[in-house]
Amino acid sequence: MAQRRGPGPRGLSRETRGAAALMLLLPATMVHLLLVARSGPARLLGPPPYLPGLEALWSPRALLLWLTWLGLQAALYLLPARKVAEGQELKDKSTLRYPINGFQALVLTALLVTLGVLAGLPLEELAEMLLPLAFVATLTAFIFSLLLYLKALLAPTSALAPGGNSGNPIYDFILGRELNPRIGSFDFKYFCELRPGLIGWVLINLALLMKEAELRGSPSLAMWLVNGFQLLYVGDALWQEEAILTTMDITHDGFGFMLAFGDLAWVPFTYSLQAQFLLYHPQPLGWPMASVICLINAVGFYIFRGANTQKNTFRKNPSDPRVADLETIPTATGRQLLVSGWWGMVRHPNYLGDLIMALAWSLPCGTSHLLPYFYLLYFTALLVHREDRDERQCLQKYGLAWRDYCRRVPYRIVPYIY
Ligand SMILES: NC(=O)C1=CN([C@@H]2O[C@H](COP(=O)(O)OP(=O)(O)OC[C@H]3O[C@@H](n4cnc5c(N)ncnc54)[C@H](OP(=O)(O)O)[C@@H]3O)[C@@H](O)[C@H]2O)C=CC1
Ligand SMILES: CC(C)CCC[C@@H](C)[C@H]1CC=C2C3=C(CC[C@@]21C)[C@@]1(C)CC[C@H](O)C[C@@H]1CC3
Repeated sequence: MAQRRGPGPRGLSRETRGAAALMLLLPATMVHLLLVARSGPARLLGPPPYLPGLEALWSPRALLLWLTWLGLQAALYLLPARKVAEGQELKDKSTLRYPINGFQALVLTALLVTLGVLAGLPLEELAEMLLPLAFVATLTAFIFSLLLYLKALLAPTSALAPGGNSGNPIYDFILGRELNPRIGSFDFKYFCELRPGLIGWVLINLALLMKEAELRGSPSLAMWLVNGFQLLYVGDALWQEEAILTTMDITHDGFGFMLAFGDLAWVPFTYSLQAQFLLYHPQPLGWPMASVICLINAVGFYIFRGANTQKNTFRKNPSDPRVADLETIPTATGRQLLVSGWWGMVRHPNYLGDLIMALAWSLPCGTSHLLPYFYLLYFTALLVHREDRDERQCLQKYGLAWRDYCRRVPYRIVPYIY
């Protein structure tokens, strides 16, 4: 996500123009991907097969379905939680409380969907409704961010995010002004980051798998792999829900159009691209190759989970026996930096694991098309940018200790390469 650098009016207008262009470019890219995935040539870089008119984008049924989905996820969010976690300390020294019931929401959604399908709910029809659904999700994200922008006008200064308060309305609308917009205990950013989009992504995958079974008698091995890998990723994110409370998105970024669109539209409709591609372009995949791909995903997941768990355990309790033996660097803030274990290999081992998994999600789609590799390309760019942003924040936070860490662990994401 873009971040304002330098206060000069010329710089601001250039960045504002860039941010505004992104606001148009991202939804256009999403629509392009949805159209291309179902077209014969499936060319990522070519023109879209046709330009959809309003009749292809707008559907009251899709709107109703989408609002029902948001309502269901909001209701599940409000159910009693197994735990209530405290977030990081805020500027005014207070902390917010968050329900830890995301995994419960996933299980209950799965139960409801299973009951619905057994009762005759045609889930596979979702496969034909992706375009209008993506359109209403984008519209919702737009209206929602507008309301959030207006709500932030009434918020106290201590509730504002560091990034989205330049005074330029377009820029602030996109980055988001308020850090943790809430009504009562309902936290909009936390809700959107993990629930409707992430659970919606695996539901769309499932609908595409069922559609494939309807068209071809049974789902292909490639479709099973993509569904299985991505379900593991989403299930893991929800199981480890508390870990999200220390991410930049929650602790640093405002909740504006970029994140609302990312959470509600971009994740479910572009992260399901491999399954969309496979529905219209079946790929032969034998067990030997499938086993290699499973191994790649397992390696990626092992690194991703190992690194994230190591850091989270260490941040919660540095004397925990699982991390107590790791080498650390003290910092002036009183916090320490891990310099052995996963975090001694590269400075972002969790990104490395995530990227290896992204590769494993594309490989079942074969190598005849670039389109299913879009996620890997986009994700590499996102993580390189995110890593750069995190490094700048860590340098500011930890100063010399961070420089020492960079000297001792010179590679950022990929050992000996980057
Ligand atoms: N699928 C997707 O679209 C996306 C997935 N992700 C994934 O989400 C997860 C969270 O990512 P993200 O929030 O970006 O970043 P990280 O979980 O990597 O968190 C970065 C923070 O970790 C702490 N840290 C850094 N180095 C060390 C160290 N050596 N020892 C101890 N603490 C350290 C610092 O915070 P502090 O010191 O304050 O604790 C730093 O700001 C990742 O696994 C990522 O792959 C992220 C973005 C998008
Ligand atoms: C629309 C833009 C180009 C980019 C939007 C970015 C968002 C889609 C991502 C920003 C950080 C994210 C995280 C996750 C999903 C994607 C977004 C919302 C996870 C929830 C994915 C699962 C991981 O286990 C945790 C991630 C945290 C960050």
